[in-house]
Amino acid sequence: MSIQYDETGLAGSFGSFPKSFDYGAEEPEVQSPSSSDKPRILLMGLRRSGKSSIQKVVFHKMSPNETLFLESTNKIYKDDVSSTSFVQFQIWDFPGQVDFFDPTFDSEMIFKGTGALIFVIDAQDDYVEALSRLHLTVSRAFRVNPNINFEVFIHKVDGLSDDHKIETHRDIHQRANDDLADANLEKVHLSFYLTSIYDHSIFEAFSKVVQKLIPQLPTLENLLNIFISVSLTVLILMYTTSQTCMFLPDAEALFYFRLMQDGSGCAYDKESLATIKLNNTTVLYLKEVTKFLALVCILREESFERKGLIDYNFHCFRKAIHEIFEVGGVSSLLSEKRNSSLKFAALNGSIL
Ligand SMILES: Nc1nc2c(ncn2[C@@H]2O[C@H](COP(=O)(O)OP(=O)(O)OP(=O)(O)O)[C@@H](O)[C@H]2O)c(=O)[nH]1
Repeated sequence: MSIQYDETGLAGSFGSFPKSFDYGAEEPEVQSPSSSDKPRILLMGLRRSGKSSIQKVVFHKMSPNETLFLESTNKIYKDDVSSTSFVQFQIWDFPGQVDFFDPTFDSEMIFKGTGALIFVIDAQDDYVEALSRLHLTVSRAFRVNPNINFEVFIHKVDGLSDDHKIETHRDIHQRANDDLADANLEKVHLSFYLTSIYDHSIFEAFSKVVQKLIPQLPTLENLLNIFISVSLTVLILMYTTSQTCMFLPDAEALFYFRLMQDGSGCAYDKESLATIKLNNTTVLYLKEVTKFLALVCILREESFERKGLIDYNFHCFRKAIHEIFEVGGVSSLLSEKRNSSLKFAALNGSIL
């Protein structure tokens, strides 16, 4: 079989090509859960810490420079990201100064249905007040719902030297945990991330927050591992149209694609497929999985000579993804019963 390459380069390489295989009826679209089932992520922190900027840059493709003109948020802004993300969730952006003692602030209602609480701290500012606010917020929320994931974004680190970043991270980590220990709340776990809207760190941090809320994640990782082992791929990753979520067996290897937009909207659709020769030994292969998700593999050139098998395995993989997200996902696709319908093929021809 001859190998055909699209040599247009990585950045602008995304386009529509005819499918090389016809596997019969299309799989149905992944169904959306009702809004009450969607995990909720809260964005909290002092005024001007950068909450709205994060939400606009990550989910609405706002350029970082435009955030300079964002107005202060005065009430809770609820953003349903279902239409731009494979993973369905809501983000609630809070105004800077939430008054927990205000009778109109309904902690029960707000924290009960929350999956993750992101607390944003401006690392370029004096963060003493932010730390006491973090403590108040976390202790309140934990009392209502101990299952919330508490995520602390040490934000705007683009203005800090590398040494200063490390020292700020250490200091905030230490003080926040000391405050919890003093209040007998050692069991509360805080995760810390160094973030900035001016580089990929904010996408990476948000991606990690969202991944923790996906019950199907272990199953997805298993599927990717099977795909890697049978297709002899060097690296594999998935990305979403909103760039917010990736499933990476090899977490060291992060890189990002941005979907090309044209006048008529998004260039990405069911037919999307790209094959790019990266160097003399590796080929990048990208294919649509769902409306919001693509599979990207880096293959050794010799593996790509058996492209039919890779396409077949991709078909199995896509079918499985559709199944777990339709069924609600928590039941494992890799249980014995379901495994019988999932038959990947190894490159030596054996069926797994
Ligand atoms: N240098 C730098 N500035 C940032 C970053 N993120 C946000 N900002 C700036 O911080 C300022 C405040 O950002 P907002 O997103 O409005 O902050 P907020 O927390 O939503 O503010 P309130 O609505 O008042 O609570 C803006 O001028 C942003 O441009 C960042 O990562 N680095």
